[in-house]
Amino acid sequence: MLSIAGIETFYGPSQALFGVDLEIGEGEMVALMGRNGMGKTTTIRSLFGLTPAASGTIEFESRDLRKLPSYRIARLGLGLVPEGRRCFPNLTVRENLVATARPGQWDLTQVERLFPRLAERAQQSAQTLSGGEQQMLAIGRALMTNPRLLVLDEATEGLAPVIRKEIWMAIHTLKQQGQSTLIVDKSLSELLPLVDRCTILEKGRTAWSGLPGELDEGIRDRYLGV
Ligand SMILES: Nc1ncnc2c1ncn2[C@@H]1O[C@H](COP(=O)(O)OP(=O)(O)OP(=O)(O)O)[C@@H](O)[C@H]1O
Repeated sequence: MLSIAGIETFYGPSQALFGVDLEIGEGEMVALMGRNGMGKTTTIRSLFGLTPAASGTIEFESRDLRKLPSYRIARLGLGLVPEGRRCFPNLTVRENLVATARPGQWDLTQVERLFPRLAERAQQSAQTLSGGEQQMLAIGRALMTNPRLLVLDEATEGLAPVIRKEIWMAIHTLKQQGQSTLIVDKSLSELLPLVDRCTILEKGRTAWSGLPGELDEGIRDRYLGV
């Protein structure tokens, strides 16, 4: 479904990616891992054309994404839940959900079933939600676009344990439904049982790719520092 090969990306004169490779098959959940600053968010920004890659290839369902503007990439069916969970603060929860909706399997009923808190708070403005609820709203909004590929960047970072649990349960549901997903998250104990494959970045390069069961202590020590 998605094939990223050898991308190099710069912020002005400063090079952040030096050759990232990443593959996601239809219906797969793939983890993108690595310590802080290794290039996970930059890889996602390049995928979405937010910080375009200077070289390499990004193919999504046999289309070359590299030269496309972000809105075209989103229209091809990529849904992003960025770090920092941006919602429209002055719109209600329900208005946020329908603002970017596109027809498909995910509609208000399905999203509110996945996150019952969003149904309970449907008429509240988004800025009155807790951080965790805003994260649920950000995921719900991305699902409402009915993405072929969903990308979650640190969706559980900095949240209370009970909220994290709810979000991981929702991600389990997505997995069961065959939603193709790329996940960046630091919580290995939650992530590894869920994902089909892992790719680890080190200093802007793909350092290792494999099955979660192959991620032994040596690899963890070397690349993840845990
Ligand atoms: N806007 C920017 N301008 C310049 N350099 C940047 C910018 N954003 C990130 N970088 C640099 O690019 C490299 C990769 O950062 P990136 O945010 O992609 O890492 P990450 O793996 O997502 O880390 P984290 O887990 O901390 O979010 C780092 O060296 C970082 O300092």
